[in-house]
Amino acid sequence: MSVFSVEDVSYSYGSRKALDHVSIELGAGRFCALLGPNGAGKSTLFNLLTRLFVTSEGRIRIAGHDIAREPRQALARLGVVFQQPTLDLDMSVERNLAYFAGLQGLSGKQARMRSAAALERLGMAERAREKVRALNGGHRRRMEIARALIHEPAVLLLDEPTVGLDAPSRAAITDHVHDLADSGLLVFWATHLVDEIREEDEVVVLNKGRVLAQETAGQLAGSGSLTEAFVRLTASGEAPPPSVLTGAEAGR
Ligand SMILES: Nc1ncnc2c1ncn2[C@@H]1O[C@H](COP(=O)(O)OP(=O)(O)OP(=O)(O)O)[C@@H](O)[C@H]1O
Repeated sequence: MSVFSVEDVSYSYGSRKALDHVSIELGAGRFCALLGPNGAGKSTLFNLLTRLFVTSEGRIRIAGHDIAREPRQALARLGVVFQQPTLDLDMSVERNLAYFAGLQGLSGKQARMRSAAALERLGMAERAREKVRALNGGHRRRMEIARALIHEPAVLLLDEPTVGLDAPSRAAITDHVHDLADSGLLVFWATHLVDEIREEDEVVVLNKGRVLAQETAGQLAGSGSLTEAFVRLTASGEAPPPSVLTGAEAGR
């Protein structure tokens, strides 16, 4: 059963079409990478999924709730990690999480239990009392993912969550998030780094506002590599997009 569906969604900035009849359907317990070069429309799609933007063209459903008709119910099933960190650096990890839990309407006891469970899932339990300022970039990111799980969403959206992190931190985060998908969550992960994607992961390739493919990474790669398949799909007679790199190639 689909927990996430985008049906025939379009969005324009004035005369510039950023999304053009986009349709994506995903079920629970999957890790799906939204793969696209710069300017593909990934952030625009995320802004529509989180209702920062609205469109009258097409329909978005989260856990069966239409985001235009039942926004509160739809957003209640969504956990989001934005590209820009939004943590209070001078509060402890647990106080940051408790604050967010309060915003979600959870009682103190519930908030403590959920925070502890979420930090445990991200391997961050022993850092609960540390100030965020003292954490490295990878741990801060893991904490933001823990925070996004507190209200027990069905869908976790992450917008290029490993940008700027070193290789071990990126690997730890991608491992943790794959574990979350294995435990039943639908993970929708925007990236332009193909080495974050595993063979069995679902991949949606977005380019110039259009979905070019939705299949597993293994199917997409065929007998070659995922990078080659991605470049072939998105190049369409132009130079390969410069942003299609693995983390190593990107110097991370
Ligand atoms: N506020 C805006 N006004 C006009 N055009 C915009 C605006 N924001 C984005 N665009 C255009 O819409 C298209 C999609 O942009 P978007 O930021 O969604 O892509 P993206 O895949 O997230 O790119 P990146 O990986 O660089 O963040 C691009 O052509 C971009 O130039």
